[in-house]
Amino acid sequence: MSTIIEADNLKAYYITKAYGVERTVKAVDNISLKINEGEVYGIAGESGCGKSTLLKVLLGEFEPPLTVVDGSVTYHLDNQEIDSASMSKAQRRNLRWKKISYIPQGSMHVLNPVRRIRATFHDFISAHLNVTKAESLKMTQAYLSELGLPEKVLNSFPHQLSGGMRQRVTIALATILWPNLIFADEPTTALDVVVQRGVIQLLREIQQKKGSTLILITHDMGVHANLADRIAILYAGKIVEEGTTRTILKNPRHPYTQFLIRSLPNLDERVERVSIPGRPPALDNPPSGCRFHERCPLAMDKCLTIEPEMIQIDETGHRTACHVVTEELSHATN
Ligand SMILES: Nc1ncnc2c1ncn2[C@@H]1O[C@H](COP(=O)(O)OP(=O)(O)OP(=O)(O)O)[C@@H](O)[C@H]1O
Repeated sequence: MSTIIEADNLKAYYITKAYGVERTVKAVDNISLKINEGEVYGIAGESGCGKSTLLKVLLGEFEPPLTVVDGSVTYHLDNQEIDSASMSKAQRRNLRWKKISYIPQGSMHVLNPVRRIRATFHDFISAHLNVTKAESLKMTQAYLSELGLPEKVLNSFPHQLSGGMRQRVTIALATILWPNLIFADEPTTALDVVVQRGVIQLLREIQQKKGSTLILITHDMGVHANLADRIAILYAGKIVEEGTTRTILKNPRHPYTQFLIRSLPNLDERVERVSIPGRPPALDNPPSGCRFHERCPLAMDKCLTIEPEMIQIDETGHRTACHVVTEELSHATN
């Protein structure tokens, strides 16, 4: 398995100054991860945990007040190792959409409201490839048909399409150049359940056809369960647990992950749905020790003062940062 993107001790903070007072929001705070070529890697966690910030930094699309204060992001593309921080604007432009693509939260960000879909596709393709209008149209028609999307959408304006179709067209546009690495930020949020299923199916199809790597960001554990190969659970700017989707769903070890899983709707009605008590902390003054301790039913004294280290649980790569799990494991081996 080869790595396509990795983050090493990444810290990205929003640093603002108002009326002479500096405020630092530690939205990504010492995150290390490695994502394999061809996998669907899910990033989960409640609102405000830093998911979108992590995505921006991995994608290399951010501006002040967001600042990378430490650590690195490295891409492994075309047998080259590229340090994201040292890339020039031109280099980044060359990679964008052709190698690294992005499906934003709202489709209206990419679909021009006053142009027909066919014109948007032409503008997009011709910005990256040297093609005529007829060639780009042919390419678009072939791609839509490959994805099972109706050709007639090309004559529509974005507002004439349903929300679900608009999202599918956005996904088609973002992936028509067959990128190796695709970031998707809440791709199914705001869609109803039936439409969500279609969007998930489409993402899976695209990912499998080209063997692309998909980095999927959503708070919706149901979507992760359906799509992701591995999941990272983010809490208050840190990864608290990471593992294969099966492990995370069947054998979550961190109390926060256990809450997230138990808050999922379950077909088995005997299992009660539990919501997580309290809310995520403000990240300009995060709690000491384990950032989850204020909400954790298992918190011990040391959780209040000592930050837990990430430990590897098994050979499948399951890892978590929790004092309770560390103690349990050390008792088991003693
Ligand atoms: N421009 C900004 N300036 C200061 N703080 C910010 C800014 N943008 C986001 N934040 C803060 O950074 C933290 C992480 O936000 P982020 O949007 O990354 O979380 P998220 O998990 O993606 O949440 P959501 O699902 O609501 O988008 C939050 O505390 C948020 O208030």
